[in-house]
Amino acid sequence: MNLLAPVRRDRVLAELPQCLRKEAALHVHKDFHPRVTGACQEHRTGTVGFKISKVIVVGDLSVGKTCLINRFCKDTFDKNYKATIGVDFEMERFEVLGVPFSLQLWDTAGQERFKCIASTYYRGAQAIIIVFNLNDVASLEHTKQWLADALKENDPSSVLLFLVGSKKDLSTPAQYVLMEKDALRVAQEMKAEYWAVSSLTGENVREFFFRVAALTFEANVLAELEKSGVRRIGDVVRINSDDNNLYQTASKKKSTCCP
Ligand SMILES: Nc1nc2c(ncn2[C@@H]2O[C@H](COP(=O)(O)OP(=O)(O)OP(=O)(O)O)[C@@H](O)[C@H]2O)c(=O)[nH]1
Ligand SMILES: [Mg+2]
Repeated sequence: MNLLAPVRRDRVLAELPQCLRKEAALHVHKDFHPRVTGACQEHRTGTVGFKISKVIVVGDLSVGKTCLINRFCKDTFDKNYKATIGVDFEMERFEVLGVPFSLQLWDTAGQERFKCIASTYYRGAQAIIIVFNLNDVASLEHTKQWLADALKENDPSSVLLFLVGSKKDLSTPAQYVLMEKDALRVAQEMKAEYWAVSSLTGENVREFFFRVAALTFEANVLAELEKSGVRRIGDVVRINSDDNNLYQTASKKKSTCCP
């Protein structure tokens, strides 16, 4: 029995949302992992439908973390800066391949004086979203430190990483191209999936969070199948040397079959 509110119609995912840039994607498969699709069709997703996955959002002060979450969860945008004090969180309910799936989005403070409080909430994240301002190269440089701090509290081998450039509306196309080059390099180094968004216009915001939900869901179902040791006759096991998984998380590495 699920005691939470019903899933909104615009939070239903029937297909795998695609990455923004193939050069820096967690994987570039067109569809969900076949084992995940199969498990969903046959209602073999175990406890995934009842779980709440924790996602933390970190990055320098004023890069737009709160605005990003508010654009997605409330479809609002506030042009006035109000620093987050400590942490805040929003719940988002999805339905992925017919299975209910919840994300708890933790919005943390970027200001140094609140960092200590915020970091106590890092533990147990399944995905880490590191935000930088596309118009401020220093905020991109600082993402590595934000990631290092967040990883101290989490299992680096299983957590999914996203590097998100914010305030895209403020860049000219030429400025954006330059910044994107650096951002793609950083994303590749940290094995994160790269996104560029604008919370003011809403560009890519929904696409981004749908991708986070889908990949987190996929990882959860694969982990669940792994845990329950479900091996079924007819499951396709294929080791493909051309597999274009750019970044394999350990949960995927542990898996005995790759799409
Ligand atoms: N033009 C533009 N401004 C933005 C965008 N996103 C955020 N801002 C502005 O940037 C400022 C900071 O945004 P916040 O979302 O509060 O930043 P934050 O990262 O949560 O900051 P802390 O809570 O201090 O860590 C605000 O004045 C926002 O209006 C965007 O996509 N475009
Ligand atoms: Mg904030």
